[in-house]
Amino acid sequence: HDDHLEKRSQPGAPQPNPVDLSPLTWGDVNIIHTTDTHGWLSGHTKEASYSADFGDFSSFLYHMRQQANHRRKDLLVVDSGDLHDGNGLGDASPVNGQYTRPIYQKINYDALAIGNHELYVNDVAENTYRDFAPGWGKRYLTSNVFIKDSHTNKTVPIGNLYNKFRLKFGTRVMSYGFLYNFKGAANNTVVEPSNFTVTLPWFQKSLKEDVDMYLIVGHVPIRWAEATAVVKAIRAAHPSKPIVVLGGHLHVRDFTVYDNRAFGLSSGRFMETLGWMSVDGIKDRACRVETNCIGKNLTVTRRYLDSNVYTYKKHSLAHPRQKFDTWKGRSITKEIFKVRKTLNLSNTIGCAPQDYYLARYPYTDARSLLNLVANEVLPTAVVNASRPYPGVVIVNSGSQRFDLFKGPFTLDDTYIVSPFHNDFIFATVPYKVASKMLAALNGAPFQKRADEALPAYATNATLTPGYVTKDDYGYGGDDWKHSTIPYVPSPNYISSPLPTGLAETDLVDIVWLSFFTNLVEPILKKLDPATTYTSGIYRRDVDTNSMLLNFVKAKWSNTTC
Ligand SMILES: O=c1ccn([C@@H]2O[C@H](COP(=O)(O)O)[C@@H](O)[C@H]2O)c(=O)[nH]1
Ligand SMILES: [Zn+2]
Ligand SMILES: [Zn+2]
Repeated sequence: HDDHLEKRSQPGAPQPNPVDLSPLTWGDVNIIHTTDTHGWLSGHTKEASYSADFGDFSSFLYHMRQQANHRRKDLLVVDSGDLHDGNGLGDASPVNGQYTRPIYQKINYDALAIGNHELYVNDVAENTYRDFAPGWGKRYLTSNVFIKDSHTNKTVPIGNLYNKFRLKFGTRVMSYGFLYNFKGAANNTVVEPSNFTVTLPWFQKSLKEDVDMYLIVGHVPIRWAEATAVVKAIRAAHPSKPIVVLGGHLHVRDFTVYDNRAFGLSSGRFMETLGWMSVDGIKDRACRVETNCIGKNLTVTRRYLDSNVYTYKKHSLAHPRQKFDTWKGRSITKEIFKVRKTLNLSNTIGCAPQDYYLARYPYTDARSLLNLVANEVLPTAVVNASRPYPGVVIVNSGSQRFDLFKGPFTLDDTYIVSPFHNDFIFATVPYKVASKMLAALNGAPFQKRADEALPAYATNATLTPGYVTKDDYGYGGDDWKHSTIPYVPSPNYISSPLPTGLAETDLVDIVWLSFFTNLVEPILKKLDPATTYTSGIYRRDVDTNSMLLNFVKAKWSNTTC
């Protein structure tokens, strides 16, 4: 399944009736949006609906730009960040992102924002600053994200604070790039709250430029205060200027209407979705006097495209027999294929006996990935049987990122399911303390906020499962009509089973991930104020990513698929 040039003709590849996809609506300005791609440049090798790779995406953009020229309409291509952590292509290399960064660079994005996954690790932040941002010139936008330059010791924006530019058919755009109020950034970086940034002289000065629209590229959920703060600041100065927010981070399809001339779009995750937005009315000459257009509607459409070659061809080609692959697109596909080979990403380590889903079933269900992790992976691959005490291992459920499908389990899958290299930390505590830790953690503030609920879903049993999105325009934004996939929330932390038959004072190793040590330490103090526990690394040979690899080697390697 690794031959990307052939995969489009695979059995099971999407073959809808052509009338199923209605043509896109074009406006004065049109936007193609990606977000939270997390290195999935190969596309989904196990899911035909999302099987387009970045070479295909490049070819698609070529044809869309041709179409825009033909229609004499402006087209913007935008990315909202989170390029790292999530796929072997970016994460299995000696330096994280060393092969994916140059491939991203081949896509002619007009504007990009930085994501939190560019900022967890000092080296990734430094490489983003040195090796990635410069290649984009003013298009890499970090209005509120800074780095301490290791050569000069000065704290500087990682990219550009803002960028004013003119599109081919005349639209003048003022663009910014905002990150949500991320608290876990590496210590060589600084994230400024957006409601403070918008008060700064440079931002206020930028609002005095004469432009036709504002583009906020954000690694920010479009409904969060960090996004609305920027919309409000622009609106305070410009009562009717069109504002578009292109957000991300929550990995959802969503669209919101801030007012009748300000809109936000969020385009999913993992190269499953290309967001499309058309905005008509921007060129209205009467609106050059802003007070003329207060309350006047812009005509805006949104569409969430499933990222496969069928979709790409259907929307971008002038006629169905036109050649789709461009020379550049094919060469990107070949490069991806080559990197996958170099990194042995398709090497099969074992055979998964069934599908395990991240969020389709309750975590107590045998089809749940979190159930597999809690009851099989942690006891097998993390608990250290040579320790004098039994171990109880707790992980954050957010450390598990994607479904695990029945059949060949590859090296790539270890990164797809959990790309992180968080260490396991432990303290030896009485059973009565260990037994209360999971509940205490699940009562602690969530790492993401409560308002991140997925949009509501509709049901339809006759269609193939996929996205069914409800947003501020209602249903109808999904390009492909799907039946809903159930979504069941799970606890924020899950644990291997507690040992049985112990007295309250018997000692136990309580084990957790370095990612949330800051939460565990105060809980230990609260549960047992009299004792100060020392913590250390539980095992040096296993982390979040390698635990699944070790489990598969131990339990699934002798089975054939
Ligand atoms: O080292 C890490 C870093 C992150 N996580 C998990 O990822 C999410 C954030 O991912 P987004 O793609 O930005 O939504 C974070 O909340 C953690 O759940 C991790 O487990 N370990
Ligand atoms: Zn993300
Ligand atoms: Zn994110």
